Amino acid sequence: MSHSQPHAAIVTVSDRASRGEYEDKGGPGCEAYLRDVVTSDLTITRHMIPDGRESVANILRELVAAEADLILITGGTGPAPRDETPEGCFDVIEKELAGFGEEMRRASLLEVPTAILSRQSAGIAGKSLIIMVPGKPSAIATCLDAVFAAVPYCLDLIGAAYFETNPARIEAFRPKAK
Ligand SMILES: Nc1ncnc2c1ncn2[C@@H]1O[C@H](COP(=O)(O)OP(=O)(O)OP(=O)(O)O)[C@@H](O)[C@H]1O
Ligand SMILES: Nc1nc2c(c(=O)[nH]1)N[C@H]1C(S)=C(S)[C@@H](COP(=O)(O)O)O[C@H]1N2
Repeated sequence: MSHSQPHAAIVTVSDRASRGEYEDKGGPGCEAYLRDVVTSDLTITRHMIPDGRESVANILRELVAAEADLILITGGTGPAPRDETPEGCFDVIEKELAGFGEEMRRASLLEVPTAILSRQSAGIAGKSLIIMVPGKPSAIATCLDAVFAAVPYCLDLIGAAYFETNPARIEAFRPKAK
């Protein structure tokens, strides 16, 4: 993927949605969020996988190799036996950005006390920024609004594509002018 063409990949992790037992609302929710907030000409690819450490690590390796700039992965962050999204992510992540998880949980705790059950975090692999969000579709905007101002500069720092945002939604903060 060329750096002139920003690429975001969205991964839904759900046993039941991947079996077609319910309609995936997480993938479309993440896509709608990015269309609303990011004003750059963004290519978005969507992916659906069952829960599991291996399934998560495998798709992330593919997306990192394809130089997806931003990877949003939704679902499987909780404490249940099949929730292994963080384990799969950390098989691929080279540098954790723990502050993302802290801020996303803090924002979610204002809505639901069970937000503390999410082990969501974020990190860098190659030239990709990976952000985990809980599977509940309503968590997407809550979590991403809490961290997105820092996303474009993070992408600058890792050599990914230049992301611009709609300042009426999220004002990207870049400490140094590019
Ligand atoms: N991708 C999704 N699309 C729509 N709703 C979802 C999605 N992921 C989760 N949910 C909703 O949030 C609830 C809690 O999510 P959770 O990840 O705990 O699901 P789960 O019980 O582990 O099952 P599964 O992994 O098969 O989706 C689900 O029961 C479902 O109502
Ligand atoms: N904003 C928000 N965060 C949330 C929730 C929610 O409904 N809204 N659900 C919580 C619950 S009940 C769980 S178990 C964890 C993990 O969800 P996941 O396994 O679907 O990722 O996210 C938590 N974070």
